[in-house]
This record gives sequence, C-alpha cells and structure tokens, in this order.
Amino acid sequence: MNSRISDNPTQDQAQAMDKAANLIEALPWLSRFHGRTVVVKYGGNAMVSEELRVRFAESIVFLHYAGLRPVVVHGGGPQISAMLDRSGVESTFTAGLRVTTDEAMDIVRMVLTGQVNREIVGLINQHGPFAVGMSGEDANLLYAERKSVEVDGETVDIGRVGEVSEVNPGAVSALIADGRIPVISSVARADDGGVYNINADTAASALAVALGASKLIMLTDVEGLFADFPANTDLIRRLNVDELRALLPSLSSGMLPKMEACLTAVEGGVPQAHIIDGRVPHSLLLEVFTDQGVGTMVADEELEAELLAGNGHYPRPWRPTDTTTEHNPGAAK
Ligand SMILES: Nc1ncnc2c1ncn2[C@@H]1O[C@H](COP(=O)(O)OP(=O)(O)O)[C@@H](O)[C@H]1O
Ligand SMILES: CC(=O)N[C@@H](CCC(=O)OP(=O)(O)O)C(=O)O
Repeated sequence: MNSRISDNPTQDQAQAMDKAANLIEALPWLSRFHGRTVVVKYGGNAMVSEELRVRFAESIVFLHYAGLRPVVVHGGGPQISAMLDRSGVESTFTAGLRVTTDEAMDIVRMVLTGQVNREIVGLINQHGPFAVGMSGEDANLLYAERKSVEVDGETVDIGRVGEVSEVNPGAVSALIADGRIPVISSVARADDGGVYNINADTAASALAVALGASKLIMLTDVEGLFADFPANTDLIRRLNVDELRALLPSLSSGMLPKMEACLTAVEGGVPQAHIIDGRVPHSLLLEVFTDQGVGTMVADEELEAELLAGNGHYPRPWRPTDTTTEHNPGAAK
C-alpha cells in the first residue's frame, strides 16, 4: 500500500480501508463455511415489508456466491392469520402453535405454498436461476404425525398440526448438488393421506439435521432470546444444550417452538443454531461473516470446535427428539 495513504489518508481513502478491513474479516468464515449447508428459517414476522424481503433475497444469493449452500425454510404466520381473517375463519394459538381446523388447513397450504413460497422464489431468482420452490409434501420431504400438546396436565387436540416423524431429504440434496437454492414451505403429508400444518421452526430444524447442516439460522422479529422477556434488556448471546433445556419450561408463545427447534437441531448434530433479528437488513450476513455474530446462539462445544477447525460433515438420519414441554397457558401468541 502507498505509505502516503496510511500516514495521512483522506476521508475517502479511510473509508476504503475500513471497507477492506470489513471484507477481510470475513476470510476465516468464508473458508470455514465454504461448501457447507446452512438452513435458514425465514419467519413471517421478518418478511413484513417489501424492503426486508428484497434484502433477505440478496443475503441468500450472497451466501450462494460466497460458496455456502443455503436452504430456505419459510413460515408465514402473520400472512396466514391475515388470510384467515379475510376469509372469516377463526384462528387461535396453543403453545405457540396454530389450532388448525380442516378449513384452516386449506388456507394455510394456499398461503404458504401458493403465495409466500412463490414470492421468495421470485425475489431470489431476480439474481439468477437459483431458487426452486418446494412444499414439504413434495417427494415426501416431510412426513408428519398428528401432534397434541399438554395444557395444565391435559392433552389438547390442536387439529391438523403435525410433528415431523420422517425426513426424506433426497430431492433437496439433489437441488443443492445442482447449484440451486431450495425454498421450502412447512406443510407435510401424513400416513392418513392428509396434509398437516408444521411450525416452520420445527420443519427447519428437522431438515437441518437430515441434511447435516453446519448451521441453522432463524430470522425473526426480535434481537434474539431475552432472559427478561418482555422487558427485553437482557439478550442471551450464547447457551449450551443443558442451559437451554433448563430454560424451556419458562418460555412462552413464538419462542417456545423456536428454542425447541434449536435444541432438536443441536442435539441432532448441527453444531450451531441461531436466532437473529430479521428486521435488520442483512443480519444473516453479519451472523455468518463477522467475528462477533448477532443474536442468540445455541451451540454444542465439541461439534463447534470441529466446525471451526474446518473438520466434519454432519449428515445423520433425522429422528425426533423429545422436547415435550408443558405449555404456560397464561402466555398468548
Ligand atoms: N424470551 C423471549 N425472548 C424474545 N422473544 C420472545 C420471548 N418469549 C416470547 N417471545 C416472542 O416470540 C416472538 C417470535 O416468535 P414468532 O412470533 O413465532 O416469530 P416468527 O414469525 O419469526 O416465527 C417475538 O416477537 C416475541 O414476542
Ligand atoms: C402449527 C403452526 O403454528 N404452523 C404455523 C406455520 C407457519 C409458521 O410457522 O410461520 P412463522 O415462522 O412465521 O411463525 C402457522 O400456522 O402459523
């Protein structure tokens, strides 16, 4: 470098040097994550503006060009609620899950696979022929069993809500191998031949395990997991599986399926699972490529050490983990 620049840089030169320093900070992370599969769960609350959706698509395409293998699993809770409202179909939540009647299921499927999925695919494909949209029903990617939850010690039926019982990731792996970006809606088929509504966090973690992903990253509408919700002054930056297990019974509403999903992912062999703020443009890139990261990370120290050393690839058959937690009925979604 020209010594005149470093001794007495102009403002433009100083800015250019800052940019170069930021870029080079990404180098070790680029090397560690090159060729790795990263499952990104895109929550409905992080897609509420056109600006956020466009920035999200850019971040995913950036990961792709940087040599990672992103797989998107999306939700669309607020979008489903809006359509149910417009259609005059009542909708309630229990334990963070939508009580889904047969009538509601038709709308869930239409919104997730027919609208939200199409929109994300369209935005990514403005950058090239990368995204291929799929429902969890396609090629029997996600198989479900009917799920019930416990409230005050009583088992409660919540309708057409599924628990993932089997993952057949072959079609997704083939797309990844072909250089595509799979974009998956959280609807599954069950043995009874019906379709089931799967919480998108749950679907993303099951897929992350089955694909042997190196990371699961969930974008939502808070900075991460707060120890003092709803005051939200004490952000938990990092926790291990034991700490998370101890915390689960105290969690409420949307955070419960999210943290259960992190637990399932890390116990299933995914070294790191993150909750990050999808309202911050490009927060995904800050998480993957900066030293400090963002949000809350659940990590398994041994697997993480392997990952950071550049070792290991973690595909394992997916098996449901028992994360049964009693719902706190005082907490509303
Ligand atoms: N301990 C907590 N820390 C942060 N957020 C929490 C906590 N407990 C509950 N929440 C709620 O969980 C919400 C995120 O879940 P959800 O609404 O299902 O989002 P998404 O649509 O992204 O899946 C937050 O907006 C917040 O209101
Ligand atoms: C069973 C259940 O609750 N399914 C969710 C599926 C969508 C989802 O999970 O969307 P977010 O990620 O935006 O919350 C629902 O019907 O809202």
